[in-house]
Amino acid sequence: MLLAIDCGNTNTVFSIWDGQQFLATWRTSTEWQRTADQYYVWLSTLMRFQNLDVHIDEVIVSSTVPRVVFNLRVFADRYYNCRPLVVGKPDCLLPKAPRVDEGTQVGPDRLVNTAGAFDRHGGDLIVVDFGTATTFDVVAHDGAYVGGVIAPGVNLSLEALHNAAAALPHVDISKPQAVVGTNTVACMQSGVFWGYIGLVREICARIKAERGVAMQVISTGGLAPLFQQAETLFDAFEDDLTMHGLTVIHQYNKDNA
Ligand SMILES: Nc1ncnc2c1ncn2[C@@H]1O[C@H](COP(=O)(O)OP(=O)(O)O)[C@@H](O)[C@H]1O
Ligand SMILES: CC(C)(COP(=O)(O)O)[C@@H](O)C(=O)NCCC(=O)O
Ligand SMILES: [K+]
Repeated sequence: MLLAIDCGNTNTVFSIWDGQQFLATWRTSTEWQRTADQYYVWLSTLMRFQNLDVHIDEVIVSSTVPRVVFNLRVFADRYYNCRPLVVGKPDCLLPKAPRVDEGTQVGPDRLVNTAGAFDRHGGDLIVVDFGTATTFDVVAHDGAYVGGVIAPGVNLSLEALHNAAAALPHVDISKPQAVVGTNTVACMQSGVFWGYIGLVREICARIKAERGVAMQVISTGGLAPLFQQAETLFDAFEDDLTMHGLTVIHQYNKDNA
């Protein structure tokens, strides 16, 4: 059975894939200091709690934080007796090579989103991922990642306001009742929420104009539904897009080994 690990700058998600479906998904915060043994204690406890008695013999990892990969390799080797496939490393094949400037290290999460979204929808696509950063991944007709856009994440923007201005509190994002806020929190939420609606709409429109083709826009990441409910920005929202992409890349490597 396959253990798929998607490590972002904020959270790391573990999913178990039986070849047909995900049996379970768990999330933990990303900490590069966490050791192989700590991962195992955490994961095996959760598996036992869910009465999941499965034999993991394959591991695939996508990590936007290079430092965590070492301990995840040790984790896979020590507890599942396997060498993990690490997206972005030379021995991990991609269904389609990215077409970007030479020497560019595309974020593995973006390569994985590209593979997952193309498998489900075909091209051309824009994948919007609301993570620590908000990324726009442009997927061409043939499934290649051909570039994109990186914008500050929603929570990062709110944190930046709080960190830089003495009178601005820590605020969680939500859809404000009105655009004109009548208190500090409402003003901040409005700036980030409506600012983001504008950012997403403008960037998608400009990408479509620049590419000159019809494109579907797919969103993923925890905060995507919040934006989906306000305005029609996306053709689809897919919670499990990155995990799906990991299973696609894993299968591709098996088929082409
Ligand atoms: N359902 C949610 N509701 C509110 N905030 C969320 C939700 N899911 C994630 N977040 C927040 O969104 C930000 C990005 O999270 P995540 O998508 O896990 O990022 P990454 O993949 O970069 O680690 C974090 O600040 C996280 O706390
Ligand atoms: C842009 C990112 C920081 C997004 O990471 P995330 O929000 O998922 O943690 C990550 O994809 C990354 O480190 N990219 C490298 C540069 C690039 O993709 O061009
Ligand atoms: K992202």
